[in-house]
Amino acid sequence: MKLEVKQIEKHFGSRPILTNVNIHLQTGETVGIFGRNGCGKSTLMKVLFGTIKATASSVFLDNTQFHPRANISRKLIAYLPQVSFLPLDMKVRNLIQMIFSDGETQNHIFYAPGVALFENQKVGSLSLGTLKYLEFLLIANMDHPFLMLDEPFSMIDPLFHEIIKNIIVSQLTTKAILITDHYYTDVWDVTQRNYVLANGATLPVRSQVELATYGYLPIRS
Ligand SMILES: Nc1ncnc2c1ncn2[C@@H]1O[C@H](COP(=O)(O)OP(=O)(O)OP(=O)(O)O)[C@@H](O)[C@H]1O
Repeated sequence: MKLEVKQIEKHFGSRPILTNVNIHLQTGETVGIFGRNGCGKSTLMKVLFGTIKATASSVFLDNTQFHPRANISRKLIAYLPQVSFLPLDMKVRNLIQMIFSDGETQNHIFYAPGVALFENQKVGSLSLGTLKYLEFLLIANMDHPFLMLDEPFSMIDPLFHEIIKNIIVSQLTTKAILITDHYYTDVWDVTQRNYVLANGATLPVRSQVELATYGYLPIRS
């Protein structure tokens, strides 16, 4: 499957955030988006997920125009947002069983590294990093064909970055993944193509040197 954004514009009031966003991704690839704080990466994901209405948008799914407001009901894009979204007073074990009815997917999560250590805790008692890891596992195991990951590495210890990267790579036979995180080397490790978002527009980036050229990384002499 192929998702193409030919144009997204988003203004908050009179303030333009996204003005010329053009990206595409298809099953089997992970695409990275880099950009400085406040440049609009999360806004772009929320527009594609359908929870923020774009000022103007032109999105295509397999060459047919697609309205992001239909995304949630069509279960096309699963989205890991920056902010936590889980009910705090449920036990992790019960939550996993509630979200996933089939035993195979439940087992993918129960047997993922580290989960046995916290499956009997309540969600609200998890550390921030553990909570983020749990949220990543839940979203990554959904059977939606597209995944959007907004900062999946943030707050998570380095050993688990490797686990997350392995899970991302293992999903690629069936999914297309859009990912952003300021742990840019981890993102770079799992992506096949990348964009930088700057001044409201996306530009393809082919090397980490270009990330500096476009003002995301410091220029090293
Ligand atoms: N609901 C809103 N109303 C008004 N302005 C908003 C709203 N949501 C986001 N913004 C503004 O839009 C800009 C882009 O925010 P966004 O969260 O998309 O940035 P980001 O690239 O994801 O940043 P970061 O790397 O810090 O997560 C910011 O200046 C933010 O303050």
